[in-house]
Amino acid sequence: MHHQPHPIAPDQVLTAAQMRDAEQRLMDAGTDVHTLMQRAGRGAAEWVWRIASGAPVTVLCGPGNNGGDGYVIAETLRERGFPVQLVAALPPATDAAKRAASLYSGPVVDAAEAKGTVLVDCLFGSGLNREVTGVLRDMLHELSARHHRRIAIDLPSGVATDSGELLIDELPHYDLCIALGAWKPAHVLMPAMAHWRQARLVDIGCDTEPGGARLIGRPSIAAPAADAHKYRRGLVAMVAGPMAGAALLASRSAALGGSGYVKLLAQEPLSGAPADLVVLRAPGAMTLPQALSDDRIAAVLCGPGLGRDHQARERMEAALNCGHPLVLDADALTLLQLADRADRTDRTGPLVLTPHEGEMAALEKSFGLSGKGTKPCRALCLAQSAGAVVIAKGADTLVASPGGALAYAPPSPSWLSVAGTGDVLAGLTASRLAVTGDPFRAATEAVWLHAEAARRTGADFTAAMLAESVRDAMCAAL
Ligand SMILES: NC(=O)C1=CN([C@@H]2O[C@H](COP(=O)(O)OP(=O)(O)OC[C@H]3O[C@@H](n4cnc5c(N)ncnc54)[C@H](OP(=O)(O)O)[C@@H]3O)[C@@H](O)[C@H]2O)[C@H](O)CC1
Ligand SMILES: [K+]
Repeated sequence: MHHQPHPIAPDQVLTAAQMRDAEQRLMDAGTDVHTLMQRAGRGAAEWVWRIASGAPVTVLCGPGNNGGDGYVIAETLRERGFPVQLVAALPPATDAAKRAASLYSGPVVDAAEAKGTVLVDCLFGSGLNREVTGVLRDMLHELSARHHRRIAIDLPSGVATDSGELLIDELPHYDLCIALGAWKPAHVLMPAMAHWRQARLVDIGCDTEPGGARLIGRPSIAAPAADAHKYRRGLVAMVAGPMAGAALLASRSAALGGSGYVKLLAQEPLSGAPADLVVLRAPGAMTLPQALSDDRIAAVLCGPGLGRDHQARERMEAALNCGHPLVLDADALTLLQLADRADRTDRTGPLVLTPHEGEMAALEKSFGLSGKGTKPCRALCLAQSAGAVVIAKGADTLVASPGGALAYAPPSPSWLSVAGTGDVLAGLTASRLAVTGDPFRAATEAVWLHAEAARRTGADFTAAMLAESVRDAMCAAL
């Protein structure tokens, strides 16, 4: 199907190749690289101007178009009367960079002499294709150390655009990273994204195809319909194992995440369940498969507190075979690797998997995948093989669908790195799945609500406190 190109949206994430395509489109339509470089450089200079507020600026330029942007930034600041000097690590090598260099009329100094308050790093951008070593690496380190503040243009020089991997020893830390034209995967992937405090996007007027990878934004959650009742709002069945705490946490966030009814299917007698949670022993009066055959169930969650013994495996298989939309988390992901291939692939209903890095690697192995490539590519691959939406968790959580949709979580509070927060995310995912019936939408909504709940809980917290904040996060999305 042929799509009309459209302007790159502020929540789109483009790979280096997609960005080159976008530039090429503009050039085919008659805009030259010089014009694009002027837009990029002048846009970035606005931010540098604000940060430096009159203090001396050093611009470090490499040989490519990232360096070219640097000449434009330096000239823009010079025209405004800013004290600026430029270090040419290598001479400009592209036509656009040569032209930008010829238009710069300020001082060019040796790296050894350069000192100032703000360093603007234009050594390499999306064209970095190997490790930064030797003189260039030393130059970046020394100049970084000699300036109080550092600004990276497009990306810090030493970051691989599509993977977020570091291609330099000891990449400096930056105050600001200014993305040009579009966000790239490295802007939302670790370890790169731990290397700046803030990131900003400068539009340079490129078009791209609609669709493609996105940042996860605030969802728009509708209030229940006027004629809603508890079943119509979504019944979540939580298949619990011997560790009740995790199941209770997940149930609590499922209850606060918009579903109308959460039923905890307990394996063992449960003490300390809150009064507003329905607990059913299964097996008890009913076996677990019988309890799961209730066709009012809108989503099943299995994994938090499940354990990994033979009973856990039977419970996971009951969940896998019940046919309802399903979220598998934690221990259930480990058990999924052992499940019969037929059990795993016979499912037709929506399935969401929530692996962290270790679980992801193990799942890849059991699905016969290489585990090589960038995190987004690996998640897409696993999603396709498993026929599941994958929430690839971490400090750089992303969501991939079997059909190729990809959504990145914007940076979330590092306070989330505490035990039990995964159970809260799993509960939220099941809740949104019960309400929406759409696994990709449910996963992205849950990821956003989870991070928002963390922001609203403030600094150091426990998972139980996070679960309570799901209520505030829901209010923020109504
Ligand atoms: N996004 C846009 O639409 C625009 C972006 N612009 C800016 O352009 C850069 C990308 O520019 P590009 O010229 O493709 O690449 P770089 O400037 O990042 O660097 C390429 C040159 O660097 C050499 N290289 C690469 N890695 C190393 C290394 N580790 N050590 C030494 N040299 C390296 C490479 O040389 P080769 O030997 O591989 O040929 C290139 O010479 C983008 O990031 C934006 O900042 C434009 O302003 C236009 C609009
Ligand atoms: K750079």
